[in-house]
Amino acid sequence: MNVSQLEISSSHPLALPVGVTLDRYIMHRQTAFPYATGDLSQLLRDIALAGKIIHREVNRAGLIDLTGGMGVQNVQGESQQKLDMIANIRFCRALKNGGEACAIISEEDEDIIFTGNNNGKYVVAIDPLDGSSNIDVNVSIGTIFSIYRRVTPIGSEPTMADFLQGGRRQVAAGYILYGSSTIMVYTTGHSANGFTYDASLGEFILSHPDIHSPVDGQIYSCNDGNLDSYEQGVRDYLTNCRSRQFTARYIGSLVGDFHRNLLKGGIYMYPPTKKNRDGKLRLLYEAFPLAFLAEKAGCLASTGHQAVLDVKPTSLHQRVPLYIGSPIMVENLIGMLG
Ligand SMILES: O=P(O)(O)OC[C@H]1O[C@](O)(COP(=O)(O)O)[C@@H](O)[C@@H]1O
Ligand SMILES: [Mg+2]
Ligand SMILES: [Mg+2]
Repeated sequence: MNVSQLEISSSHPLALPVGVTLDRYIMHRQTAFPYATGDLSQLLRDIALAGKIIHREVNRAGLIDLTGGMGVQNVQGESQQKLDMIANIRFCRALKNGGEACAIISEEDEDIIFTGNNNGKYVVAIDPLDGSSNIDVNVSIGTIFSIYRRVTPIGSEPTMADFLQGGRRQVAAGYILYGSSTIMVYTTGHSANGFTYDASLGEFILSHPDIHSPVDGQIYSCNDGNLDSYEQGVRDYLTNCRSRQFTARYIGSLVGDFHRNLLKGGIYMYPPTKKNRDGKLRLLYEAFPLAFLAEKAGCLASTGHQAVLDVKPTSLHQRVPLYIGSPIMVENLIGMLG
C-alpha cells in the first residue's frame, strides 16, 4: 500500500506541521520593519549556523578529543579549552563569511577582530563558549552574543567606539545553550523567543515564543565557595534564601543557570569577591547581552547599584558584578546591599 492510498488528514502524525523555523520567523519579523534590509536577519542566521556546528562538536567532544586545555591562556588569564578555541574559530569564520559583521570582539581574543567586511553595518561581541569549566564533564555550556549597529562610517575601519556604545544600544542579543537539547534564545529588542534545534531537520524550531519570566522565584544560583569574600548584604541575602528553604542551583555555566531561572523564576548572582573586585563576568559579551534579553522577558539585571544596561563601558574585557533574574528577587537583594 503506498502513501497516496492513505486517507491522510492534516492531523495525521506524519502530516503534522514541524513548527516555525528560525529562518521563517526571522523573515516574518523582518517584514514588520519596512526599512529592514535583511542584513541583521542574515547575521542572526550566521550565528545560528555556527551554533549548529558547535552543537555537533559538543555532542561528540569526548569522541574526537575536543576535551582538555590548549596549554595557553586567554586575555582573562584563564586556560583556554580546546572547545573554547574551536567555538571561537567557528563563530568568527561564520561572521566573516556572512559579510554583515565588520568587526568582532571575543572573550578569547585580546583585541578587536577585523573581519575585512568594512561595508558590514554591524559589530558583534561574543563569548564563544560559556561555562568552559564544564566542557569535559558533559554539563550544559553555551554561547552568548551581542550585536550593535556600528557608529563609524560604513566602508571605514571599525573602532572601539563601535563596541563601547552602551548596553541599551544593542540591536540584538541572546545565547545558544548546548544542554540536553540545544536552544537559541534571542531578542531584537521586542520579545524574547526560544528556538530548539532539531538536528534531524537541521533547523531551529520555535519552541518558547514570547518568553515572560515569573516575577518571583525560589531558586538561587551563586558560588557558595566564595561566601567568605562576599559583602555582608550578599551573605544576608543568601542566609535569607536558605531560611526560606529556597533551592540552591548552580552549575557553573552562566547560560545554563540563567536559562533555568528565566523559565522557572530565580536569581543568578556573581558578586564582587576578594579575587575579583568587579566580579568575574564580562560586561560586553556576558552581562550586557543577558541583561538586554532579561529585560525583554520581564527580569531585572543589576550590578547591585545600577541597572547593568546603564553601566558605561570603557574597555573591551571589563568585568561587572551581576545579579540577574526575577524582579522581586533582584529587588530584595538590592534592598539588602543597602
Ligand atoms: O567557577 P566560578 O567562579 O563559580 O565561575 C563560574 C562562572 O564563570 C563562567 O564560567 C565564566 O564564563 P566562561 O566560561 O565563558 O569564561 C560562567 O559561565 C560561570 O557562571
Ligand atoms: Mg562566559
Ligand atoms: Mg567563555
